[in-house]
Amino acid sequence: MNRKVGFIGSGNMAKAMIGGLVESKIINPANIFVSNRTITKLVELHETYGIQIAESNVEVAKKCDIIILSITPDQYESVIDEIKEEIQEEQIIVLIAGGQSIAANEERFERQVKMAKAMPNTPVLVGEGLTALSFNAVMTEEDKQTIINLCESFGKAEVIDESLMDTASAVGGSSPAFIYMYIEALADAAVLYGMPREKAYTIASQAVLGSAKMVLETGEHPAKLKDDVCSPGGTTIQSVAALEDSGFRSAVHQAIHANMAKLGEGQ
Ligand SMILES: NC(=O)C1=CN([C@@H]2O[C@H](COP(=O)(O)OP(=O)(O)OC[C@H]3O[C@@H](n4cnc5c(N)ncnc54)[C@H](OP(=O)(O)O)[C@@H]3O)[C@@H](O)[C@H]2O)C=CC1
Ligand SMILES: O=C(O)[C@@H]1CCC=N1
Repeated sequence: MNRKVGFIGSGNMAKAMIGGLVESKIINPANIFVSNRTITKLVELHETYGIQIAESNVEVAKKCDIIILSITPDQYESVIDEIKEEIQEEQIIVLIAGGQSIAANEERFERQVKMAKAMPNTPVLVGEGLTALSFNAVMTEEDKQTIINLCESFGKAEVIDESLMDTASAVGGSSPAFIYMYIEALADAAVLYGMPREKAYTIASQAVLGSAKMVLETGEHPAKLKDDVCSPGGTTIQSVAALEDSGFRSAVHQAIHANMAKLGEGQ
């Protein structure tokens, strides 16, 4: 890709995206420009990935074809205020903040600019990310394909109706946190039964990875795949019954309800 890609804000999500992009080789790191409130953070990113340090948010806005707003939602208003005069017709703004809509941010620019809403997750760092995408009306088919290609370089990209973006944020953007909790809990239980911790993480993580792959690659219903593990009168069904008794499914639903409620507040 010959475009220049900029990140305003270099926190956890930006770092994962930068790592994924550089690793995929879709872009030369010399064409990635990054700004951050705390400049010292950028030195580490430059040393690790060879990206360009931008002295200011405005420098990113002036130099880049695609500008990813990877700041927290509360910073959107002031950062857009800072850069809006610099944005030209052909540049693309990418919103990644939970709860930030295209319409509300078009208003902040006070004119129509090319805009995509993207909801990535941190596994982009290892090329296994999921990025949900929506586009505004002035994005051309070529612009859309450019953003899709960028996101497919570090995982899967799913174009969805923007009305589903909050759901994608909860179930795709936030869920890695819940999955790490699950892996940690499985591993703690293994340690309780005497397994060395590193082995426990490997076994629990590979079980999660393999199960996800089974859902994606066999096309079978998750319930059928679960049933196939439960031998009649065996051990797994005992655990499944214990999980049902403990409200496992309901706990997951509660987690998504809490997430959606926070997104609904505009964060
Ligand atoms: N973490 C995740 O898994 C995901 C996050 N997102 C979205 O990504 C965005 C960033 O989240 P995350 O990376 O987790 O948060 P972080 O707090 O890790 O990163 C935010 C970064 O923005 C910088 N920053 C704050 N204000 C400014 C400013 N005015 N100008 C320039 N830089 C600024 C901060 O700098 P400083 O070093 O000074 O703190 C910090 O490095 C959020 O909008 C979030 O909703 C979306 C999907 C998944
Ligand atoms: O915690 C957050 O607000 C962001 C949005 C999705 C994942 N992390």
